[in-house]
Amino acid sequence: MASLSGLFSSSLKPSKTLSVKALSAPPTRGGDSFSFPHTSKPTHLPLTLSASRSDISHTDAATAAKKELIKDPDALWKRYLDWLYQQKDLGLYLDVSRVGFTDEFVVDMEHRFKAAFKAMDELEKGSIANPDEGRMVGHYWLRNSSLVPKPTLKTLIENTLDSICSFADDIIAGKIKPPSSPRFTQILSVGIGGSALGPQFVAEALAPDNPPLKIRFIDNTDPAGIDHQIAQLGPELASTLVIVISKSGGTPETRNGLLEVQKAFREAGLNFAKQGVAITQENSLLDNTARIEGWLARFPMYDWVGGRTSVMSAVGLLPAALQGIDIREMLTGAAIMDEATRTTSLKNNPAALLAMCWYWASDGVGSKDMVILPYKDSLLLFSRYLQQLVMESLGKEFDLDGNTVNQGLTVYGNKGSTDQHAYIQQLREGVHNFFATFIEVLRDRPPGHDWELEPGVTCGDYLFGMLQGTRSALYANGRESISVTIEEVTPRSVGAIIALYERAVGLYASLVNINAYHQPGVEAGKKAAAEVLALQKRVLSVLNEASCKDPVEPLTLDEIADRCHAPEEIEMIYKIIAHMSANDRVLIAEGSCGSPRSVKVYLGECNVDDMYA
Ligand SMILES: O=P(O)(O)OC[C@H]1O[C@H](O)[C@H](O)[C@@H](O)[C@@H]1O
Repeated sequence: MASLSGLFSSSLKPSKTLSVKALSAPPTRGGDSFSFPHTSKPTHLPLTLSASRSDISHTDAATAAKKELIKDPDALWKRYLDWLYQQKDLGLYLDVSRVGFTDEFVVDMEHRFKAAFKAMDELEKGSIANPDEGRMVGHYWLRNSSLVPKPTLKTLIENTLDSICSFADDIIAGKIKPPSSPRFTQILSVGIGGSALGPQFVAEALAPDNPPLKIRFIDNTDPAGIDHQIAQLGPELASTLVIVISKSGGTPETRNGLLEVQKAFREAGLNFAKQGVAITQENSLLDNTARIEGWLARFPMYDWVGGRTSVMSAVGLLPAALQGIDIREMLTGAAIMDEATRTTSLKNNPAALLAMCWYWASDGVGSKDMVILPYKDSLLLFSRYLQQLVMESLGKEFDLDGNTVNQGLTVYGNKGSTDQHAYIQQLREGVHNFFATFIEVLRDRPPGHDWELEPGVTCGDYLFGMLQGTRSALYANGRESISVTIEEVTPRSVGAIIALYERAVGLYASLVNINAYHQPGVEAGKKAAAEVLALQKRVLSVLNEASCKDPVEPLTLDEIADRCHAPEEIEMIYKIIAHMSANDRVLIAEGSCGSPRSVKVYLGECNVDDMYA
């Protein structure tokens, strides 16, 4: 590895910034020579340019420029060297040479980044960076508590970390054990969104082959999914540590998961409280439940840590520690990356480079999607993790000044080379609506395990070849890509890439002037779901009244809607009835599902007290 580090050392880079125009062909923004076909939105020109990329069609000149670029490997190599970023302590490299930003664009962005760096600095000092919710944003403090603006919070962070480590050690050593087993063997994590995605990604990336405790997740209110997880545990439910994670402590899916698991414990004759752990904000519904029921342990969440940046709080650290993952190394990796991304030199700041590339590639309006391609099975869930981090942070209707902007960046991906046998065909040749990010891991296997499956070539060489081949093939067809390289998948490097993307999202949000730390749009779906359930109760109450008559009075959909005083909800009422009918509920529906007008409904049993009302 030493030789590679040497190869990538900054001393080998040319000191002068290459003029991209001087290179044979990279596309330029705002000029007629722009090279890539584009389908961006016609509105919102965020930069002061003479023309947007969307103004420029897929011309012959563009094609020529693209070809020229491919023909000049020397210029491309110079661009590679000129822009290659490395963080030696982390063994992390960032290559943005295959994104076609121009010198003019960089100059413009440097100007814009001044404000973004300032906003980030203020955020780290404790400003109310989430104005809508009046909250500080402090996930960076979790890995460097000396940054915390209030001494009490510093103590809280440090004490929580110590208590996570000692609790995990005691569980693994069997000092804390379940009532009817010699030790805990399984973790069942119940949580959703930011209370699941980080722990899932970390487990997939870093858990050893034989962890001290194996982990499973309930991250939905799908009864069949929950049954499956519980069934898979089987008799090991008796040695399962159930960690219920919810920052707010009131998320319905998580509450439902908890109630289902508690039912399974009751049915197995087990005492849930002796095996339950809560991670939530103090005095939340979940916290109060856990305290009153006397659960095994409770760990805090803080209002200044958002769900999607909570993986380095107890949310991610406790499950990781219980799986034998070195959480202090994860924190160290994140802290080193945090430091590296505080520099206000754009070219030496990997998070800023990412944000700049996103802005370039998507016109600062999300006109292209971010495809994440890790060439490493253990990083499979990175794209799913990033979906929440990026899309919940950046997908906003209004900017900070109240203008309608409908911002966002769509993220998806899976892993290479698997995807080469699935959707890379479209990326290479199809609709050009994305830019790619390759995540490369240099170390194929632990030392001493490799072998050559044909002369001079290992299995890992194939993976390497597939990545490089795809990167080249995409570029050759005018499709931009970023490459993030890490030496190995370790707690340190995983902490670092999480921190890298957290900061890139924060900086990008400043560039496009939006609040990255709230999620007002999520509430609309939750509210609508609650309204559906409320309507269901009204439907049941109306049906109950009609079914208690003698003779029973079957009702048409129109009659139900009318009696619910909700004629505009007739379609939803039909769906409610179809769903309940399919699940053998008390309700009896006559007629054909395919023709709603023919349906007549009554309840199989009348409840004189009308418990649905
Ligand atoms: O951790 P919880 O409070 O249960 O929240 C879980 C999730 O709920 C919502 O959907 C939010 O939009 C997410 O940001 C959050 O991660």
